[in-house]
Amino acid sequence: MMLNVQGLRTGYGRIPILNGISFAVREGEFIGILGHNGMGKTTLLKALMGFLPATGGHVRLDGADLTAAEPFRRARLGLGYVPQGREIFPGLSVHDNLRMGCSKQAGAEQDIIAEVLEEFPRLKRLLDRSGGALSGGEQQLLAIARCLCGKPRLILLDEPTEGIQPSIIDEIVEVLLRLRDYSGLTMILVEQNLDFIAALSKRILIIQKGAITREVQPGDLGDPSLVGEFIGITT
Ligand SMILES: Nc1ncnc2c1ncn2[C@@H]1O[C@H](COP(=O)(O)OP(=O)(O)OP(=O)(O)O)[C@@H](O)[C@H]1O
Repeated sequence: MMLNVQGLRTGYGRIPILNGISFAVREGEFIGILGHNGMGKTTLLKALMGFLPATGGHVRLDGADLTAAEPFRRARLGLGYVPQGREIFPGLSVHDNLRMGCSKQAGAEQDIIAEVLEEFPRLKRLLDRSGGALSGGEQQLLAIARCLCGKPRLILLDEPTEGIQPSIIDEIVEVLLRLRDYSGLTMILVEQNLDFIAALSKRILIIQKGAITREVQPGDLGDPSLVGEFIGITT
């Protein structure tokens, strides 16, 4: 297993949010984590990146225990993060946003950006525009592209469809499918958009109140009773 999470606990101050999360991800796998608002999806990704300290359990990457590792060390070992709300730099151009993502390999910056942009024709046309002047969907594409500039091996994606118009959601699906099928990248997607998560994930974990309660296959999400019972949202 590439990533092994065992009994992970964390929270904010003294408020526990993750109550012992366990799952494992194989290299090259695309897994979805589905849960509705407030179930702990963002908290889980922040804990995996080291932005929130674990209060219990373990996180192992390629067998190495990263439970107490600083975020920069996790990034150096290949963890990439596309945060909820994108967090691009609104005052910087698209090109400069991508340069910020390259900080690890300063020397090869232009080559890395050119290579990443091959997957993002829409961004190629927007390189001089400031990040803040992009649409939400374009910002999301930029956030994914910027993450790729850091040459991650495992990417954590936090609700990439949030607040984004359907036509560009389709484009995000296409980009992620190509990455899934041709790049060898490992990806963990947290979402509450059923169609999006089903289109991309090979298997789906359901998160409820800070715990993984069930694993389902993408096809199972067509069953409204299962969806209603385990996820608490209606299709
Ligand atoms: N900084 C914080 N301080 C205290 N509680 C927080 C903080 N951030 C989140 N929480 C709480 O932790 C719980 C889980 O939040 P989290 O953001 O992980 O959920 P989520 O599943 O990602 O939901 P959403 O889809 O709304 O982002 C919620 O009850 C939330 O109110």
